[in-house]
Amino acid sequence: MTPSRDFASRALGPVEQYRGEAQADPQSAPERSAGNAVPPDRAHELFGASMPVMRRYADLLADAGVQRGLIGPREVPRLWERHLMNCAVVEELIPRGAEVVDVGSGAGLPGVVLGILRPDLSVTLLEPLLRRTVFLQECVELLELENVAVRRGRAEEMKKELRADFVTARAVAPLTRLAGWALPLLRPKGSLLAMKGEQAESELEAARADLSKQRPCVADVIRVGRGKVDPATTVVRVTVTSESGRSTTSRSQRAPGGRKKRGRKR
Ligand SMILES: C[S@@+](CC[C@H](N)C(=O)[O-])C[C@H]1O[C@@H](n2cnc3c(N)ncnc32)[C@H](O)[C@@H]1O
Repeated sequence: MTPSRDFASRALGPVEQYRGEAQADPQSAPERSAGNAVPPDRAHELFGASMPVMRRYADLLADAGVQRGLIGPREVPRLWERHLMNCAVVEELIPRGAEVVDVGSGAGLPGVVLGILRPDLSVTLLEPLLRRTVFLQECVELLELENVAVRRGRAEEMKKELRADFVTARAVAPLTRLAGWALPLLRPKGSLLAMKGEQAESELEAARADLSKQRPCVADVIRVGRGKVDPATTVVRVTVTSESGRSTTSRSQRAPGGRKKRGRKR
């Protein structure tokens, strides 16, 4: 048996144990708490009707996710606040029915969380590493997420294959490199939503000039989830502004109706 097959068969156990549970009525599923971490009250408010499925995802992360080395064991006690809830509030920035590509999804953060919370979204989890895509595919099937698909590959190789209204990413790459991968995947007016830490503003300022060279865009830093998560989640949003490939003409150069003013003849 090859090492990868051996790994795959060993890895199936912890996830398989949830299969019966996932196929049962979500309302009647046992009230598990991932790694004995009790979901905070605010998790119930945030996740509402999707709480039973979110609990099962938390269990998958805490069990198979840890056993397969997809998340560290020390993350388990803070799975809810630091990971699931922190990712969930990004949904505030995504309108109904949008198509989302989660670049570097890893164990499914934030893509699986968004897919569970927002069945109206169509989410593609993009991840290059096989053992991660295996876990993600198992999550999609066990949690019966009909609006979520898994794609194995590197973002920079998907320019011709994927198009999205939003690209999400958490802990994947520095902003300039991430934008180089994500902006080509976006439709006009689409946005990259990069979850970042405390240094988001300075990272954006350092990257700003490079971003507009890649594709005409505007960028800002937004804090989402105030009152739902503490601290609020920081997102760098980079929105594509023009398809021309050149910098946008400033308003003062435009005549009413959108035509360019002709230069005055002298
Ligand atoms: C630190 S992990 C973060 C995973 C997840 N987003 C999270 O927050 O837990 C970074 C992930 O990005 C993936 N990755 C690295 N380079 C990539 C690329 N070029 N395109 C897509 N994903 C990539 C890695 O395989 C890894 O799963």
